Amino acid sequence: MAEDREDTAGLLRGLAVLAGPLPEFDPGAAPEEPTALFTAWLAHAVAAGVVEPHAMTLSTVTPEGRPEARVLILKSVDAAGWRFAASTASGKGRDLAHSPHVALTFHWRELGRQVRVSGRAAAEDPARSAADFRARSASARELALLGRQSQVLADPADIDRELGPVRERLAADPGLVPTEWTSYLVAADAVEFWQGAADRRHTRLRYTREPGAGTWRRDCLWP
Ligand SMILES: Cc1cc2nc3c(=O)[nH]c(=O)nc-3n(C[C@H](O)[C@H](O)[C@H](O)COP(=O)(O)O)c2cc1C
Repeated sequence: MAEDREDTAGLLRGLAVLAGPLPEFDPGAAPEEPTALFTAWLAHAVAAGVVEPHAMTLSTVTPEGRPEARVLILKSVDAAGWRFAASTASGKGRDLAHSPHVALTFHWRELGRQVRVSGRAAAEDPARSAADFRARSASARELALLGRQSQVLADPADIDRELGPVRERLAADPGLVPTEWTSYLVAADAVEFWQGAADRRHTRLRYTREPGAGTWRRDCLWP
């Protein structure tokens, strides 16, 4: 066992990180607000073939004050902020009902880039939540209608048993939307763009929302 752990340490030490080639990032040319830069970096990630560039880590705070993190899909981003969708009955939904404070972390490893968003998540109006739900694939809608996400599953066959009635409900009412399904908008207080470099002289730019002014302060950070 101890030998396995030593082997693992050696294996990890031998792995490359930020091997490149990595793109340049000039913070001096960055736009005044962060969603414009995020959109440009996202487009770059898509064009560069980054796998699942819209997968992000959503961190929340539990009612006990502990951090929880899980990977989720980004639905959209515009000047108002970043959007994702979830059930209010899920673990993340319960956390958000207790505390709106969230962090979103994107890692685009092929480009050596990370974006960290911190802010507050707010539920959007039911029409937007319904539109999000109806745009999901049939199987994603079925599973969401089943609910129970993150509850203990005693027997995998229970899923098939409960899917039957859910499919019948959806067939009878194709526009059906569970009341728990919610689109959340994250309005950021701070956003950090991190461009890794092979020599570890990473380039970091943090946007911080100026209270009341609706403008953003930009600071470069030590690597
Ligand atoms: C690549 C990837 C994408 C995922 N996308 C979603 C998603 O869009 N919605 C979702 O509820 N869970 C998604 N998950 C699963 C979540 O990480 C998590 O397990 C689930 O939402 C339950 O979390 P909760 O108990 O904290 O609510 C994804 C996981 C991965 C690895």
